[in-house]
Amino acid sequence: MTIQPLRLGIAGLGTVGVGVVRIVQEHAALLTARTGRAVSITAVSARSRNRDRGVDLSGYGWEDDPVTLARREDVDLFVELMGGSDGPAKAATEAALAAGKPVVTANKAMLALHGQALAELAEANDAALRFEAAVAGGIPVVKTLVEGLAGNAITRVSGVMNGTCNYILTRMESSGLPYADVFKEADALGYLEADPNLDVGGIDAGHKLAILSAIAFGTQVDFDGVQLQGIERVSIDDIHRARDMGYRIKLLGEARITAAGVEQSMRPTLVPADSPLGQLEGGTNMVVIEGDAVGQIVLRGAGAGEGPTASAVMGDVCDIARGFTLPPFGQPAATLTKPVRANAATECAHYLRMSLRDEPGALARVATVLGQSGISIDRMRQYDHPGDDAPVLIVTHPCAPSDLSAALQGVVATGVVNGDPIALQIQIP
Ligand SMILES: NC(=O)C1=CN([C@@H]2O[C@H](COP(=O)(O)OP(=O)(O)OC[C@H]3O[C@@H](n4cnc5c(N)ncnc54)[C@H](OP(=O)(O)O)[C@@H]3O)[C@@H](O)[C@H]2O)C=CC1
Ligand SMILES: N[C@@H](CCO)C(=O)O
Repeated sequence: MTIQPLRLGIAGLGTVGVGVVRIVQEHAALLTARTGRAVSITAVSARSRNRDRGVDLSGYGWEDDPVTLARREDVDLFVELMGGSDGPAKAATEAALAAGKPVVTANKAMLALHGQALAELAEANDAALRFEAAVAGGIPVVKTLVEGLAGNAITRVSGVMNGTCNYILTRMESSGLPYADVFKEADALGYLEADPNLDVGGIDAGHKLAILSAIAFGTQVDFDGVQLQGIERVSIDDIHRARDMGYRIKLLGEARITAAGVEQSMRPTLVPADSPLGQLEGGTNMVVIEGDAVGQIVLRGAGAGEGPTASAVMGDVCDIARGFTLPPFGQPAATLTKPVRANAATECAHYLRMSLRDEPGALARVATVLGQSGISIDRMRQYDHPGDDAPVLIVTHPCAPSDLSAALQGVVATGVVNGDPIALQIQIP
């Protein structure tokens, strides 16, 4: 019996789409050997038909409308690489799934906001929906959770999931340049998303964390439940002071399940400088998974870029070519529970930076308010200063983030603080 080729329709011919075309063209024999059937491209779609994309597209059909591409009879698998949580990406994905066709996508925004509905649609139509490339680029973290760790109760997933922010933070440290200068550098290098707030505001990484959290804990994707804080207010002084105490600052995602429910946060966090996360440089990603049977697993690799992201897309394509079928989030969508949000529940130490009016009793008033709020000070230091603003650094003993927020309101109300204090969590071991 002749095994039919798997015929792809690819919507989106940007960084990732071109990478996928390249792999299909360059590794045809390897893909056939590994999956037992040829993988071919029937037709493609993008906004601009005539743009030279550096790959030969002449043998493929063209569709202006990705929904039409998704519905073509001669497309067996729809590959969505346009991006955007709604609009054409969602419409075309829904069209393919409704027609019973498998979909592979790298679109974390779409999955973070519509993952549950899309998983239900996929399962109702007996169609696969795969998204390895949506989280941490080339790192096979979805596969690790769904397959390799299927026998574990996962207790915690953490990590650095936005390469741009890690580049900015490590570059600030190595160059001594302030945030604004390094942000401009990252922009010039083409690292930032079209809307840079998706990166530096922690939203892109929050999308990824919400997807992993759902798989890890068997819950419906809950992006709105992720506590988000971006890196915009991290100063070069914070980076230097953290380093002096043996820490580095990372945009760290943390998802954990406790008796109270699911905690999800994405925020700048101090991590020990000598830990694997502390040593992560540049645009690299790292995901740390903890399971009851396996213990801790650390995955590290390129979180973005043409080759790494296309590699993840092709892993999914190959699974579909092999006939593997798994529910999108590792268990049937109907069994995914609504997560109980338990944010700000787990106690941790905090780094506080504030600028005080340089007058008698100012520091004492801050210490008193913290003490009255039940926040215990571990370390405290006031730095040299030329003018009337006295920079003060405080490290607290572990306390609930919600208690600290309330205490900081009291600190501001004393009137001795200039501007808003900065509060960063120190990673829970
Ligand atoms: N770049 C990366 O490193 C990573 C990207 N991703 C995700 O992969 C997806 C693709 O990203 P990336 O390749 O960087 O994006 P690009 O912006 O480089 O490419 C987007 C592509 O989609 C096409 N497109 C946009 N709107 C439409 C439309 N309405 N109809 C048809 N085609 C359309 C564009 O067409 P045209 O070229 O004509 O403008 C372009 O070819 C996104 O979901 C992104 O979040 C995930 C991990 C890493
Ligand atoms: N903007 C993202 C791209 C990959 O998802 C990053 O910097 O990690």
